[in-house]
Amino acid sequence: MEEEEYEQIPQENPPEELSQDPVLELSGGLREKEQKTPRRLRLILMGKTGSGKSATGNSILGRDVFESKLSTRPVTKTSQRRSREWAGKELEVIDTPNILSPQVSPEVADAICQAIVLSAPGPHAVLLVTQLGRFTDEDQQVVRRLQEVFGVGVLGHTILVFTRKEDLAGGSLEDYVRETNNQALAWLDVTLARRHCGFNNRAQGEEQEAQLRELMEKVEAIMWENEGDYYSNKAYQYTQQNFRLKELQERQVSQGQGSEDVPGEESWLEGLSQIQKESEEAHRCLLGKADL
Ligand SMILES: Nc1nc2c(ncn2[C@@H]2O[C@H](COP(=O)(O)OP(=O)(O)OP(=O)(O)O)[C@@H](O)[C@H]2O)c(=O)[nH]1
Repeated sequence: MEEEEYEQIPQENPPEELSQDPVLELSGGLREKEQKTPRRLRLILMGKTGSGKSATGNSILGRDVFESKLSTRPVTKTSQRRSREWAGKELEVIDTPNILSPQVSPEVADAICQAIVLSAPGPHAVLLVTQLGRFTDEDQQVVRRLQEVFGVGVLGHTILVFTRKEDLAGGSLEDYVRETNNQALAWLDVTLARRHCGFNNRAQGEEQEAQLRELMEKVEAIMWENEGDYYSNKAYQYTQQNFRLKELQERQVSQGQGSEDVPGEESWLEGLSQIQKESEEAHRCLLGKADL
């Protein structure tokens, strides 16, 4: 995996078990890594049309950048990425159209590729957006498709985000989720290790900030679980390889063929044809015809 910029997170209360675990004591590297979190965090929004993905993106960014409105038709047509500084971190937010619809078409496959390119080398967290009280069959299909397209492991980086939190009218989201009689929602919440949070996307000021803090606690929990690594799969790896090949190609053009710093033309072409072969496989993966 590509090297990322990390920062030390000061631990107010370092867990006792860590210092008493001889394996962790001996493997100082592991212990050090557990205390790190990337400075740049990529958060990708996914969910069915109209669930509130763009509105949630705007709440995270603290400004209205993604188009968000009530509509009978999909509002977001292409994925977009915007970022902000927050608590010493750079949050990169990627808004997507519903790339997880069950209708698989070349357009949807292209939209998936675009979302992958914008979130490459991989998202630290997937924000699965659903409207409070409306977890329907369509949401279940989105969850299934998320696993088919991105791989089952993506659930380890997923947070369930409920929009229209104000509909709780001051009630507890925890109680709502624990007491739901929607079996599919209950299953998903347990599968996601109860990583859920709520957004009232009409909120401003301190209420908006508090919602973001709560979300970022869940992101931190994912980083802790995954030792600071972002989620990756073959499609992301191919995308990275393609980026690198493009860089190499540009360097080759600027430095002239046969430069000592870059592989010769033969090995480059060999690499390119290999990636093209693999990309075809990745494309089949994206269309759900092969396993990632
Ligand atoms: N009251 C309230 N309305 C919300 C909330 N979140 C989203 N909405 C509204 O729900 C509608 C749809 O929100 P969008 O952000 O456009 O939804 P989306 O998932 O991005 O939709 P597509 O781009 O079409 O896929 C808009 O009218 C939003 O203002 C919320 O927390 N509270």
